[in-house]
Amino acid sequence: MFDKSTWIRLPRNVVVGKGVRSQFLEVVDDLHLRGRPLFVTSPTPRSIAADPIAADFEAAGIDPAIVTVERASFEAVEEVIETAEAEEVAYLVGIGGGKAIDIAKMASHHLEMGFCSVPTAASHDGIVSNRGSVPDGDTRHSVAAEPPLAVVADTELLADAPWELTTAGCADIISNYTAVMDWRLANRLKNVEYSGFAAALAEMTAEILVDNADHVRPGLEESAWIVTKALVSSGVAMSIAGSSRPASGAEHLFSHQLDRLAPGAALHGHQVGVGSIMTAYLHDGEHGIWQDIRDALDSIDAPTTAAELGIDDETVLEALTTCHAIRDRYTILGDGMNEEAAREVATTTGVIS
Ligand SMILES: NC(=O)C1=CN([C@@H]2O[C@H](COP(=O)(O)OP(=O)(O)OC[C@H]3O[C@@H](n4cnc5c(N)ncnc54)[C@H](O)[C@@H]3O)[C@@H](O)[C@H]2O)C=CC1
Ligand SMILES: O=C(CO)COP(=O)(O)O
Ligand SMILES: [Zn+2]
Repeated sequence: MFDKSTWIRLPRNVVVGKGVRSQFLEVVDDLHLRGRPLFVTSPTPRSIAADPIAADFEAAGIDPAIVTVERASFEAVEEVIETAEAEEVAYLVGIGGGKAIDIAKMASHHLEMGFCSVPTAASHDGIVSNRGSVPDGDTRHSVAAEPPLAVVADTELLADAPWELTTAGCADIISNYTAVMDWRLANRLKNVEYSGFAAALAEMTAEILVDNADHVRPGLEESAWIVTKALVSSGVAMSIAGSSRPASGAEHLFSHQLDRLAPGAALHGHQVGVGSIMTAYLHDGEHGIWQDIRDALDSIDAPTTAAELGIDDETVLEALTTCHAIRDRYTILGDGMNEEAAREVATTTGVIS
C-alpha cells in the first residue's frame, strides 16, 4: 500500500533586487502580518539594515522591538523568546548573517509566530531553509525551525558586504556536490530517507553557480543576484527534503568540528568548501571531482587550503579524524578516519602541506 505523505513549507514571497529593503513594509502588508515585529539582528547588520528598516516602520506608525545577538546558541534562542514575550510582538524578522537568521527562525518556531528573513550577507544557504544549526557542547544540532514567510534580499546591500561573505556563500553552495554524494551513500547503506528531487535541485544549484563563476566578482551587483538566487534554491532543496541533507554532508561535519577546535577562525562557507575538496577525494579518488571543486572555489577567491582558512594543519587533521562523531549523520567518513588516512587525503588534495 502506498501511504506516503509530505508537507513542504516554502516562503510565499521571495523578493530579490536592488533597494528591495525599502519594500519590506509592503511585503509584510502583503502577508497580512499585523502588530509589532521583533527584529533579531547582530551589531553591523543592525546599523546597516535593521535600524533603517525600523525607521520605515516607525514612519508608518509601527514600533518594532529589536534584539541584538552575537552567537548561535540555545541561550540566544531563549533570550529572543523572552524578549518576544516581554515586548508582546506578533512576528519575528531575522536581519543579518546566518546566525541571526537561524536564531530568529528557531525562536519563531517555538513561539508559533510568523518569520521573515532579511539577509545582509550572501554567506550561507539558511536564508530560506526550515532548519536551524546550533552547536551544543561536543555536538551540533540541525533543528526544525520556522521557514520564512518572506525573504527580502537586497542585492545592493549584499554587494556592499565584505567580499569574503559572498565567497563563503558560493562555497556553501559548491559543497552541495559532496553533501548529495553523502546523502546517496547513506540512502544505499543505511536506508536514510532520500529525495531525488531535493538532491537534483541541490546539485543543479551548485552546477549553475559554477557555470556562472566568471560573473561572480567583488562589487558587482550581478554577483549578489547570482549567489542569492542559488542560496534560495539550495534552501528550497532543504525544505523539500525536510532535512539539511541536500546541503550538508561530511564537509559540514568537518566545518562544525573546526568551529569547536578553532572558534571564529574562518567563515562557515569557507570551511565547508575546503572540507568538500577532501570528502570529494574520499568519495571518488584521484580522478574524481575533487579538483573541479578546488578549481571552482579558487576561481571565486574562496580558500582551498588550511593556511588560507587561517587554521593550522594539525587542527585540520584533528577535525578530520573526529568530526564523524559530532552527530548522527552517516557520511563517507563512516566510523571515522585514522590519522594516517587523514594526512594522506589532506596532503594529496593540497589542503595541508
Ligand atoms: N539553517 C541553515 O540551513 C543554515 C545555517 N547556517 C549557519 O549560518 C551560520 C553561518 O552564517 P554566516 O553568515 O557565515 O555567519 P554569521 O552570521 O556569523 O555572519 C558573519 C559575520 O558577518 C557579519 N555581517 C553580516 N552581514 C554583514 C554586512 N552586510 N556587512 C558587514 N558584516 C556583516 C555578521 O554580523 C557576522 O559578524 C553558521 O552558524 C551556520 O551553521 C549556514 C547554512 C545553512
Ligand atoms: O549549513 C547548512 C547547510 O548549508 C546546514 O547544515 P547543518 O545541518 O549541518 O547545520
Ligand atoms: Zn552550510
